[in-house]
Amino acid sequence: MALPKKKLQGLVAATLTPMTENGEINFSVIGRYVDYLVKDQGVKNIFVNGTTGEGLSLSVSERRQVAAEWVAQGKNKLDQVVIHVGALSLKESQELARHAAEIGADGIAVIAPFFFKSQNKDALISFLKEVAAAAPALPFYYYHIPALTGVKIRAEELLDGIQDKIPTFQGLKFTDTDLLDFGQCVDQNHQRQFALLFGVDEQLLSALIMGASGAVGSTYNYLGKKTNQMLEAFEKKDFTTALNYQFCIQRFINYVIKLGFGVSQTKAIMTLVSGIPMGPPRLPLQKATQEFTANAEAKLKSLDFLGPKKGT
Ligand SMILES: CC(=O)N[C@H](C=O)[C@@H](O)[C@H](O)[C@H](O)CO
Ligand SMILES: CC(=O)C(=O)O
Repeated sequence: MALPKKKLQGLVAATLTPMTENGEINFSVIGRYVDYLVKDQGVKNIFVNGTTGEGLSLSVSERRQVAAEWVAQGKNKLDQVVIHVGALSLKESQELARHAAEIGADGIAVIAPFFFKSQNKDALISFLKEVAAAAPALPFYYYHIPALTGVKIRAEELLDGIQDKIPTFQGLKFTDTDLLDFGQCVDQNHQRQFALLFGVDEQLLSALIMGASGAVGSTYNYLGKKTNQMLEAFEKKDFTTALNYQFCIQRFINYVIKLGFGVSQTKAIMTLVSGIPMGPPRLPLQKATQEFTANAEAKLKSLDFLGPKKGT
């Protein structure tokens, strides 16, 4: 059985994987990155090797090294480090799950395999169960991201009875705009035993109203502080203030989405805001253009999102 660790809640930053200009992983800045998240953004949980971390573009050996470095650097600083261990190969996914347990991670998450796709809930659960079983002491999260995996099995359907099959199941990371599906996950979770983490940053307030227990996202790397202010206003039931924060965050995200927004652009923005070099993404992604970065910077300034810059 998974240890009944403190439930994962609040903001979880989906970390970027810093790279050097020639495409190798830049382990040397991860310590600084941890400090930046904790001190400048007030974010104490991370989700490593997911979409934002280009986990599926890294080799298994790189994924192990990246995970180990985040756990080591986050020791006594971060609350929880969740490692995404999803892969197309069950064997690789199990190897990564075992490794996450060995290094002392706080949880593992898995996406649905997206080349050969599970045709129904039972098939998908069979796969997830085998991965979870490789790390029987670690909380297990299902990472629902249908737009990228193409696996459209509804989360509320998957959740129904899942703990009978996967005893370590602890929750979901829900990256979809279907608030009916998300709401029905919350509705099923009466005893609040699962962490239901929302993954569409620009719509987080709506998910909080529905009962989200926290959020995992790429923008919490650099908008963590702003988003935490929204969470505080929500906690105090000051919905007008919370909505103002959400609109402000939306203005930025809406602007960059129109320019073309993804992991490459997130790397450029994070480099700009934190002063920590994130480097280029790995192919097939391509580096953000200078024009994008200049426009994003102007927008951040006009929204007053650029705090005092750290020395590089
Ligand atoms: C598809 C994707 O990467 N989604 C991220 C997390 O799941 C989000 O954090 C988005 O990057 C964010 O909501 C901006 O659209
Ligand atoms: C956003 C997110 O959770 C991920 O990068 O996987």
